Amino acid sequence: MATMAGTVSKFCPTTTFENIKESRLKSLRNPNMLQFSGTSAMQYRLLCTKESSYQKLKAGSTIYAGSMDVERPWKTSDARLVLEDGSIWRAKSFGATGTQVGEVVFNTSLTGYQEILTDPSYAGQFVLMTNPHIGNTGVNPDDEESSQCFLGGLIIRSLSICTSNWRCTETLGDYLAKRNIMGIYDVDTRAITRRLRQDGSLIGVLSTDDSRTDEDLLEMAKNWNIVGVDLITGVSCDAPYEWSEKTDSEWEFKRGQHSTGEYHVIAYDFGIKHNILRRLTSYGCKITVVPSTWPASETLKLKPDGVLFSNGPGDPAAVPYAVETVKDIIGKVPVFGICMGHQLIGQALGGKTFKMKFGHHGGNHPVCDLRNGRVDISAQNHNYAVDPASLPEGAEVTHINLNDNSCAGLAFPKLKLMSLQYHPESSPGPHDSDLAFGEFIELMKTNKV
Ligand SMILES: NC(=O)CC[C@H](N)C(=O)O
Repeated sequence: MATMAGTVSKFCPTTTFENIKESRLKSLRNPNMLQFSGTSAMQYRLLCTKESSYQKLKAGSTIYAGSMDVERPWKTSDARLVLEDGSIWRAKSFGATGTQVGEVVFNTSLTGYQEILTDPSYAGQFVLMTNPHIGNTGVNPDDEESSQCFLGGLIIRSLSICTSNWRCTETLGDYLAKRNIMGIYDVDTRAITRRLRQDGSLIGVLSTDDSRTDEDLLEMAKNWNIVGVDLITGVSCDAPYEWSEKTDSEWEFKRGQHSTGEYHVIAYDFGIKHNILRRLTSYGCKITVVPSTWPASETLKLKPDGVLFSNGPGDPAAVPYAVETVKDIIGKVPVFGICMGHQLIGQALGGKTFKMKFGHHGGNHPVCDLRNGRVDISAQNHNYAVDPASLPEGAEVTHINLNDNSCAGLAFPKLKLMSLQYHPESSPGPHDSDLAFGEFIELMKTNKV
């Protein structure tokens, strides 16, 4: 057996129901060979067990069919990850092919790989998922955190050979291939993670190109650097735009609490995640998103109620122009910084940022609010941190990461400023810290009266 309608050369070809000939369908009635996306499990069972019941499938449903010569999971290694420490990891490729360099970081989230893939803060990095089984829910159009995948590549232990989720519209492999993002699987992610924890983040090269020697790839890894590079310009928007989408009512967990358009917030896009915008809108903000290079004077001219400095990729010390913008705005209007925004605020106050050993990436980081002792489990994604000892008088460390006591939040009440090193918008991750958006609203409210 090789195909259902059309020419199919690889595992998981897609076709649509209308294209499938009845005779073909009967001959393919084998649960191991068929899998449906956009249809329910019940429909799947009906199709597999009852004559003609495939007619109950909605026209246009996508059907994936496997050929007998499936590539996975018996495919042999066709990719290498070469780390700058000289170690070589053989793996199987999925998604795009080619050669790509980046910094390897590990993420401990159990769910939410699509949100992670579309978080622009991962530009220049390979994300290694410590959760071993990835791809089982496929991807869908609603879980995108930005318009693109900016990360360098994805490293996983086991790639699910099927998808099972009512929202799934595409397999992870097809999605990554379309976006030209490389992925590897069947690699010892535990061993790589332990190495990163021991030795710190490492630069690596992913390659499916047999013509390149291990030495070539090692040289490439050694000659590449992510420190001191401005990665924000590559991910920020080109021109200002308005944002008005709230958290979808199906997913809203704080129903009926918020009003609309009460506060005008200018959000600096250093690589902003959509859920920051959705949460602020749900909390009653009208948002204008502006590019990273948008002048502070233009922002102040608009007389916003508050300014948000977003998350973003790379080294905060490599973007002095953004620090200057933050400097020109703080003290004049209430501000909220998230992740990169927090680090830029730290620098704008005269403090220093430093690169951590392997950073924090995942949805299970405990942070303590030192003002009241409350502990949140938070979503995090950063490699740099603010050195609290370098901050001027008046700046308070409001939150610490309980894993290593690093600075996780700042406030400067006189300047109406608050910032968090982690992600109160989560997506993916727990919602504990959503309260921070409410705090920002309070900051704007007290400034208004
Ligand atoms: N999520 C972010 O904003 C990341 C911040 C910064 N680029 C870091 O890696 O520390």
